[in-house]
Amino acid sequence: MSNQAFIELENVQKVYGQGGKNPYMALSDVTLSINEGELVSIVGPSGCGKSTLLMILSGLTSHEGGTVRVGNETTSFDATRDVGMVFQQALLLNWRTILDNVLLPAEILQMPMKPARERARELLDLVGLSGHENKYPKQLSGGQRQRVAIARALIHDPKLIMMDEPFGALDALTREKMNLELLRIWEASGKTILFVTHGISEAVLLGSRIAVMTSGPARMAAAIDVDLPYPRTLDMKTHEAFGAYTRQVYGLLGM
Ligand SMILES: Nc1ncnc2c1ncn2[C@@H]1O[C@H](COP(=O)(O)OP(=O)(O)OP(=O)(O)O)[C@@H](O)[C@H]1O
Repeated sequence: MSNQAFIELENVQKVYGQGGKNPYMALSDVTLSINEGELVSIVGPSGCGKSTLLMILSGLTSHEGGTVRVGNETTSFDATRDVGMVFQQALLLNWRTILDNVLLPAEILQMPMKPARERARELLDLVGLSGHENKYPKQLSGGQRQRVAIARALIHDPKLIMMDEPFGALDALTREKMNLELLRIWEASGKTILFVTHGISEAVLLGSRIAVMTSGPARMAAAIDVDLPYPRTLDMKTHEAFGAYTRQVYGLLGM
């Protein structure tokens, strides 16, 4: 593995509608570096540019100022193949089975289907859904559908997984269970994960680091190292150190 960070953002700026009547500065100054295999939580108020940042990294939108580098001297990065995304809604195709939903990116990227099918079964096992391969999305709970979305994000073995409020639509208990599942999947897969959330305790529970963004104008306020041991457990939320991290984040957000 390279000593060079996997993602390097320096003074990144994003202006929507540049050159038009109403340009809007969605990001004014974002500087952050992320190593391979890190799970970084990104927290910040609504509208502070979290999704914009993910879109820049996935090559879906441009940036106007600063520099963005993804990949390093030992690990190349091609945004069209090396990104897996998970959104707040699972966005499954109702007419396709669970297995065929997981296979969708493999089809789009024209991967050889026989090994992809095998890999899809392994991933469904990894996310705790073996035995559900031939069901349809409507037969699954919200939490199960998000597990399918995670398996789908992993099928093409991307180097970077970006998750945008993936558990925001789940009830509190399912969300906590999914947090633990995600930690297990992260440790098993070794992937670099960026995890956007509004939940401060979720950010602390998951992240090896927390990038705190503030708005007006949107910028990166701080990146906090979270020195809590892995595997993380829910009872850590009652520990003094956990409380200290959440207080620090609330403080940075001015709350
Ligand atoms: N295509 C666009 N054109 C103009 N403005 C946009 C566009 N997309 C986003 N914005 C604006 O940029 C700002 C940042 O949006 P973004 O979706 O990145 O924020 P966010 O932090 O992800 O918000 P939330 O937490 O509510 O999802 C918002 O004020 C939004 O209105």
